[in-house]
Amino acid sequence: MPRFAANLSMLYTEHAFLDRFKAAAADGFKAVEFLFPYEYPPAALADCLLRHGLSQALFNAPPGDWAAGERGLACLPGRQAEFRAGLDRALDYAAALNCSRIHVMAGIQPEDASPNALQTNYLDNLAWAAERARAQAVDICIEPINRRDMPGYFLCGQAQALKVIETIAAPNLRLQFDAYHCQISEGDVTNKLRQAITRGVLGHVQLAGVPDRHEPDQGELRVDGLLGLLDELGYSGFVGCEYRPRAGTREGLGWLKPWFGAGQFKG
Ligand SMILES: O=C(O)C(=O)[C@H](O)CO
Ligand SMILES: [Mg+2]
Repeated sequence: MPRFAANLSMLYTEHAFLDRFKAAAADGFKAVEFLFPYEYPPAALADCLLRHGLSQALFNAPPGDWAAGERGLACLPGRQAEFRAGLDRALDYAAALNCSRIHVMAGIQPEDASPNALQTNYLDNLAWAAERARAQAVDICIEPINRRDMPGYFLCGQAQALKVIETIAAPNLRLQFDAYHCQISEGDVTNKLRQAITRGVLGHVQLAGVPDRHEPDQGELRVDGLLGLLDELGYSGFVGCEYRPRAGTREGLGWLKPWFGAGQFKG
């Protein structure tokens, strides 16, 4: 049975952020994930996890100036010091939250930058990050993101991500497989997911319905088939529920009922 994580950046937005932990636990979740923890002290978030019996599945390293449109620093020229300081900050939060996965976003490729220079920056930064994180038993996850949602995003394909992971060859540099992005960018989701598992590089999975990014019980993806594949191939990681509920979060959780343990589903 997959371990599901409620993405508190998209789910339970009916509540203030720090109240979302209680709401997720009340519906039966045992884990959460979110984008960025940095506006809260680590101890405050650790307290939310502890009080509600939740694990932290994953969060993101600082992405640069998100409000200004930046979506990660790893490929960007001239931002290495900021990238490294951000990763060290993320590792401090990972220690406080007992979290062993950090998503490092690649960045929006600048129009005037050479592709080779961006690739070199990306590989150098990820290799450094994986080495840094390894001492703390933390995985660095990289996620191909579709360019309809995120125009110009540097990492946009599954094969591109697998090549990066193979090139750096760090045991804790792993793939964050977001089925929503994979379906939009390239399709063939089941085979791409199977490929990631059989290559031993799958670090995290996220789900949403396609094309609307609502609950995964509608649209182009057969979520029961994907979850069944994870079980069949023995994936023991987390599955992040990273979607925008059509109506209320709890009202939309019915798709999870067959996948929660006995007595776990409260939605
Ligand atoms: O966009 C996504 O799917 C993600 O998981 C990133 O972490 C945030 O953009
Ligand atoms: Mg995602």
